[in-house]
Amino acid sequence: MEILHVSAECYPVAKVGGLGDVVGALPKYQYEAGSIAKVVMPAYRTAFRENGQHQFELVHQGGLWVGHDWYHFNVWKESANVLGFDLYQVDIPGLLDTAGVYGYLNDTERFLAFQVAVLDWLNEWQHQPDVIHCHDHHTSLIPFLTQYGYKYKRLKDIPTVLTIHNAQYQGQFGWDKLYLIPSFDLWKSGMLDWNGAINPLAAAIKTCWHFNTVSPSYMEELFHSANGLESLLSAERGKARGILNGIDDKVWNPSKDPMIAAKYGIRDVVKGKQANKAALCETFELDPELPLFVFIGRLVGDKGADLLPEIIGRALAEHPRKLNFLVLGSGDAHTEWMLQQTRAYADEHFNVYIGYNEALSHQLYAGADYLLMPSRVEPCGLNQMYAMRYGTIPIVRATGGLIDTVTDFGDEGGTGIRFIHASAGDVLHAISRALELYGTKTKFSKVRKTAMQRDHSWDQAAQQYIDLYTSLK
Ligand SMILES: Nc1ncnc2c1ncn2[C@@H]1O[C@H](COP(=O)(O)OP(=O)(O)O[C@H]2O[C@H](CO)[C@@H](O)[C@H](O)[C@H]2O)[C@@H](O)[C@H]1O
Repeated sequence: MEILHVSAECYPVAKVGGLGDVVGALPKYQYEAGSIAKVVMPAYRTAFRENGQHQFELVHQGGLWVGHDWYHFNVWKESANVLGFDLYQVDIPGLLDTAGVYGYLNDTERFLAFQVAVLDWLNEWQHQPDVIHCHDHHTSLIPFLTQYGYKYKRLKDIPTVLTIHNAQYQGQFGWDKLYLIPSFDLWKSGMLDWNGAINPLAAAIKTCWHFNTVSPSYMEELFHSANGLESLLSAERGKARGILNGIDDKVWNPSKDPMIAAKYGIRDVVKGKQANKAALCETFELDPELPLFVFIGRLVGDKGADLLPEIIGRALAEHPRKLNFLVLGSGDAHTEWMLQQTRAYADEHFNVYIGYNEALSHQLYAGADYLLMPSRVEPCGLNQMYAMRYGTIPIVRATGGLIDTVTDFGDEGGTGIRFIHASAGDVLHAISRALELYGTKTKFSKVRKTAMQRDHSWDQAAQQYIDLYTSLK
């Protein structure tokens, strides 16, 4: 079976969040399971492309219109298969040759052009893939265009699958930009529309052959709360399912991780984590004798990051000299500023690193005792699974994929701490429970070891995707 994944991110080529992790791992496991998995993504100017360590061969050249502007494009293939699957990159000078992934004023044009280039290239393949697997709204016009685009009739019979990594982001733009989309059967314009705008995510939900979310609980949640798409999702539920993400245990493995200060496994977890905590606390001027609580992620409302300054301030007041906090993330400017202000008065017990730092995230998973996830929305969440693998106990709000992956230590076999509301009060209560647990060494050690033993590998999910593709044939 040949699968073409189309995505805006793919680790380690370009990663902003969990989408990159998934698209960097799933194809690798599909390849290992005997399928031909390919990824096509934009050729941003990230280190992977620019550091001179990878060879690329030109496989296709073309040109496309974005409105009234003509762009030349190239499709490059990474020659050595270093990622464990075939990687293709679409280079469109003037649009996709950016240092970053998102956040440009012309993101609508950039990702539209990317999708058109992918389809033009695919249109010329002599054979066809068995499935086109689109990820999130940046690639969501593909199912519509293969169905109704005049130019892409040849691709009409290829099954399209959409994975919704986060339905909060839908990529809407106004009908005044209709002229950017390649010609299609105008009777089908309604397929693009949601609430008076062109909504790529909604268009894909309507026109793809099948879609899935990244956890079963999030799928259920979306029928009631999907940033405006609830009724559409309910109407289309017949072609929906939830498939829980896995984690790439080749990248996320504390006994082999080159990015952490001391490697360890379940047998020497106490010693290993102590060494990692000591290194981290030295760098961030924290007390290594105290339990360390960390947060890693985008500093946005969906992740509950705006609650952190209050949580940290109140926890340090309620439990003086009893705990440390360390935050790694970037995002909302006000939250960044508030965290820096909090640092000013709690400098011995709290530190913050504003920015994106892949190696540091590994060091936090390895050196922390607890990981905080007060998410308002969490379609799957990978952090809690990485944390468990590294023996860090997750403290999570019971929502979306966090429900499917973390059970409370109060229940038999529990691996974490769960709370109900995304409020500072609930998190503070969870922190008090965490401190109590930390004080009972045998119980703490049991929960930690149970968490480390949880199997979150991709094998099962990779098979579920293959079953899904097969059912579409
Ligand atoms: N400042 C920083 N420095 C270094 N690393 C950082 C970082 N900020 C975040 N990361 C890393 O980015 C990833 C974030 O994963 P999440 O699952 O939280 O993803 P996100 O919400 O982006 O993705 C969406 O897609 C994923 C995948 O399907 C879903 O799990 C999730 O619920 C959904 O919202 C983790 O690998 C984390 O370590």
